[in-house]
This record gives sequence, C-alpha cells and structure tokens, in this order.
Amino acid sequence: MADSGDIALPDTSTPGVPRIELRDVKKRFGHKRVLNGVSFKVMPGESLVIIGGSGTGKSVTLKCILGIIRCDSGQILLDGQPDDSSDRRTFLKQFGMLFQGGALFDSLSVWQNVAFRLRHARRPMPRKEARERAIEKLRRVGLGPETADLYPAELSGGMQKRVGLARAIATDPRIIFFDEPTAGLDPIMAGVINDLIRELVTEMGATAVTITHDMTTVRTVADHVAMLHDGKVQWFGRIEDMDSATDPYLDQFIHGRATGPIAAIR
Ligand SMILES: Nc1ncnc2c1ncn2[C@@H]1O[C@H](COP(=O)(O)OP(=O)(O)OP(=O)(O)O)[C@@H](O)[C@H]1O
Repeated sequence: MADSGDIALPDTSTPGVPRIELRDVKKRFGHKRVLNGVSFKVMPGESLVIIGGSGTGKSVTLKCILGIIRCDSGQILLDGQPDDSSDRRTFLKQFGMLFQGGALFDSLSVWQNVAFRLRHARRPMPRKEARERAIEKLRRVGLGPETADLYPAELSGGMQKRVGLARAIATDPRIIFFDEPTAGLDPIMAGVINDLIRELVTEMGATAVTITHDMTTVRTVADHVAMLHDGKVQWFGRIEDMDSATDPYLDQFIHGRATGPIAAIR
C-alpha cells in the first residue's frame, strides 16, 4: 500500500484502546433534540451494528464520528484521542465506506469507481496499477473482470452494491462503515451481501460500524449491537445476548411488534 500516497497509512490502533468511543454525545437541530447523551465503544477488529427506529439518530451518529456533523457536547475519541485534532485526518485515511444506495458515479466505469480514492490520492496510484487493484477487489466481491469497463447504469442493484463494497475495500481500510447495506435488495441478494460483509470484515480484521433496519444484517454482521431510542443507547450488548435480553424496547424492535413501549405512528 505504500504506493497509494496519502491513503496508505499504517493501522494506528492500540490493543485494548477503543478505535471509536462516544462519551455522552449530544446533538440538537433547532429545538429538535436528536442525540441526548450517546455513549458506546468499538474495540479494534470488532463489528458494531447500530439499530433503532426511523429518525432515532443513527445517521447523525455516524456523521458525528466522521466529522460531517459537529456534536454540541460530549466527546468522540478516535484511537483514544479527542477528535478535534489532525488525528482525525489520520484516522479517516484508514476508513472505507459503503454508502446507502451505492452512491456510484454514473459517469465513471466500474473500475474507475472502485479505484476512485486510489486515483485521487495526493500521490495518485498509476492508472494500470489502480485498474489491476480494482479488478482484484471486484473479484473479491464476486464480480469478474468483464464488469470492470461497464457503467453503473448497466448493473443490477445487487451488482451495484458489490461494486460499492469493492470501492469500500479498495484501500484495504482498517475501519469500515456500512450505511444500510441491504436497503433495496431482495432477500436473497441481501443475504449474499450480508455474508460478504461478514467475510470481508473478518478476513481484513477491520473494525466495522453498520447502520441497518435489517435484522438479518444484525445477526450476520454484528459482534455487538447498540440500539438507539429517544436520543440514547437503549440497549448495548453482544449479539449472542440479544435474543435473551429483557429490554422491552429491544424486544419490540427486533420482533417488529406494532405494540410495545415504542410508539408506532400509523
Ligand atoms: N442536517 C440536519 N438538519 C436538521 N435535522 C436533521 C439533520 N440531519 C438529521 N436531522 C434530523 O435528525 C433526526 C435523526 O435523523 P437520522 O437521519 O440520524 O435518523 P436515522 O435513525 O438514521 O433514520 P432512518 O432509519 O430513517 O434513516 C431526524 O429527525 C432528522 O430529521
């Protein structure tokens, strides 16, 4: 990875120090209080899945971690360091992201999408090498080299998602964010993508944070689960403890019940 200029930084994690830690993070928009003291930790190599109803602040939480939104109070620590320093840039260079809906560039071919960060680094990777890297990553997500020169419009939704995954792992990131990775996919393709995410995270030893409504994603991808409700982490625990947990909010959510402590708007 030394060839891809400023993308290629060594893993800065320290064993025993959370890669990501939120401490009492609060965020409001006008009068609307969205995060009201969110705290959790993600340890190196762990996969956290954040669940919660629509509008509970899952995306806002992710955007606060990424620095796209500034929280009003509380602390976000990256590798144990406050996120207000140049350390955030170092941290962010180690991350890859699968965006909701793929978010591919329509005017670029598949390989150019996958290699985008490699080609747009401060010291861009040479075109031939970047294309080879893209084809290798496409192969890893189950797409043959013949897809490299196609355009996103020529792909099915499931293939677009795979290309998005290949792009997310193109720089061999140490931290990966998945935003609603199965949204819009049929259940079989969703299962394929969930399995692929789990495999990639495990084989790369990456730290992962996933936002989803899809309980199959939760069960396939999570080591730990954080459920947001009313601006806070309502439940946090290991995936193997989720089904036996007694929290009524969690119980209602994971079983998709219309009745329970979470008010359903009809
Ligand atoms: N930039 C913004 N300005 C004003 N309000 C915002 C902004 N971003 C998010 N919100 C509000 O914050 C709340 C939480 O939004 P967020 O997108 O984090 O929810 P979510 O849990 O990801 O929901 P969903 O599952 O539906 O995607 C919503 O009420 C939303 O309208």
